[in-house]
Amino acid sequence: MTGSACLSLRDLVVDIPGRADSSPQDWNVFPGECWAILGPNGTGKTTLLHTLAGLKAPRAGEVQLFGQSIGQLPRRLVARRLGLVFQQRQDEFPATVLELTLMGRHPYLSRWEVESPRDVELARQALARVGLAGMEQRAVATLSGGERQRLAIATVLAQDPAVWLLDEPTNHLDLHHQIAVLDLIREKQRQRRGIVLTLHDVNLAVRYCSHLLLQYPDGQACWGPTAGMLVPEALEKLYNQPLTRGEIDGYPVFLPRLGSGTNLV
Ligand SMILES: Nc1ncnc2c1ncn2[C@@H]1O[C@H](COP(=O)(O)OP(=O)(O)OP(=O)(O)O)[C@@H](O)[C@H]1O
Repeated sequence: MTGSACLSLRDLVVDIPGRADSSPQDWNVFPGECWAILGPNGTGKTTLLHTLAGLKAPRAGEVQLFGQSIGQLPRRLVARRLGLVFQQRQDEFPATVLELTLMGRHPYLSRWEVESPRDVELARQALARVGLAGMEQRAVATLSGGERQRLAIATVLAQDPAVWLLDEPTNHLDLHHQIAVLDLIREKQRQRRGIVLTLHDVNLAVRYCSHLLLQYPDGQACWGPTAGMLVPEALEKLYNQPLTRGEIDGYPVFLPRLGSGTNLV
């Protein structure tokens, strides 16, 4: 890989309350790459994303945004370069869909500046891109779960950062909208954005992501280009689930092996 990394982990140890230190992570996201963090519930995928965003301090090591420690960068600069789609949203305050999308433009405004017609145009374009055109004046609180998820993505589209961090971006979405959102993420890859996301669907990760990080419950992790990470035994160990491997459209496909047990522990 040539050029500079947009996001780097330098011997990063994520701080998960009550857990022993996990193994340090040291990897780079280059422009045009999409990394999927895969792992079972509770292994720390969201916590890792929050740490990458500079919202949670690591136990050790550091996160760098374009070669600079994220903790030392002004938050406004971070807000221009880093876009977040997270699960827990602070969007319960009364706002319209357009007003919330316009928040994606706020890192570019000075303290007392109001949004320009160009900002409004960008917000409207972003809403149209995720299929929310015509809903600009709706109160956010009236949206369905899937509409709210697409609104969060529209806000980052309007922001147009170099690095995107997305926690389960397909959550709440029907199959058509899952693919539409992942196609949009692929489009952003082609535009040389760097992307890190969490996904529970390994088969979608295989199709859409250039790199995979397998986060194991014991704190160990391994990572690399997707093709090299698709070792069935490694995925079975990751999910504690026997798998069957097939191939569709030239892509490997992993499905749970039937009759392999379904207890909840
Ligand atoms: N504030 C907190 N206090 C105590 N434990 C916490 C706190 N925040 C997270 N945890 C725990 O840290 C662990 C990692 O949580 P995290 O949300 O990062 O997991 P995850 O891999 O994203 O899970 P999921 O796939 O279920 O979304 C979980 O066991 C969670 O209960």
